[in-house]
Amino acid sequence: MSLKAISSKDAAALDKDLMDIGGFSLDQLMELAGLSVSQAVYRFHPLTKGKRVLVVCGPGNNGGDGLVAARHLAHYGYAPSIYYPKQGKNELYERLKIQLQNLQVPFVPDFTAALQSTDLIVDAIFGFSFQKPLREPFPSIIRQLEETKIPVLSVDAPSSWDIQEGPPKAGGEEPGATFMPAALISLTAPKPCVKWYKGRHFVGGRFLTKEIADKYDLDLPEYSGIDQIVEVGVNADEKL
Ligand SMILES: NC(=O)C1=CN([C@@H]2O[C@H](COP(=O)(O)OP(=O)(O)OC[C@H]3O[C@@H](n4cnc5c(N)ncnc54)[C@H](OP(=O)(O)O)[C@@H]3O)[C@@H](O)[C@H]2O)[C@H](O)CC1
Ligand SMILES: [K+]
Repeated sequence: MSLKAISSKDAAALDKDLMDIGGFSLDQLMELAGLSVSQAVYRFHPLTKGKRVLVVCGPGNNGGDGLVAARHLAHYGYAPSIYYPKQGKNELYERLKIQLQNLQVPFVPDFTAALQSTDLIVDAIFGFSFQKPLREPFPSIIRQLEETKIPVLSVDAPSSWDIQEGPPKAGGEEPGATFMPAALISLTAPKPCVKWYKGRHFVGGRFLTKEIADKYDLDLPEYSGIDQIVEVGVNADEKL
């Protein structure tokens, strides 16, 4: 299945539409996005493959999706831990942190050490608002994600990839040129950088109406039953 991609500019406008005219709050959208992420983890990495999931969260809403996903994963029986080196200021993130602390989900201080004791990594560092170049403290984190043999599932986009133009150029100074997560979940619709992506690809964010999908010329994925995710092919249309 090949779905049309949405540019970073349109993805931000669509989110605004969902809140301004669609009647959604950010909490709701993030909850549904994070729920989709947790289902993609369950599909890609069932509990039998190992319970330990290190969720790496960035300072924006991509990181918020990771915090929500970690809560659902804890309820499913996984053992999530969170690495959150630059924490978002919004009170929404504070509430998500309290929810995780109440479930005894640990916030770990050392990324390199945490990589030694996990079965899966969720990359919830940056989504559609990422703007290169990478700033501290993220370059070393991205280098370690590039080098690790542990499977990575990226949320909305592989962090460090330009949303429109894909991975940084090989041989350049920017880390991330060889970062290729084993799985990707695109939220609402694939972003243009999916063109460079090779791996298992899921789409989630089951809240789009036909009206909004038409406005942004998007395909509505065919979700089955109560699923919040659909597994799709690896490439989006190259119309952008
Ligand atoms: N409709 C949906 O599907 C929904 C998707 N959601 C998720 O939200 C993200 C987009 O979230 P947003 O908060 O707009 O932005 P990001 O999380 O992508 O990133 C912003 C933060 O990252 C920092 N940043 C950006 N570039 C860099 C860089 N080069 N180096 C270091 N840090 C960077 C940025 O920092 P500033 O200092 O620039 O402010 C921000 O802190 C989307 O992708 C989905 O995952 C929502 O959950 C709602 C529904
Ligand atoms: K990401």
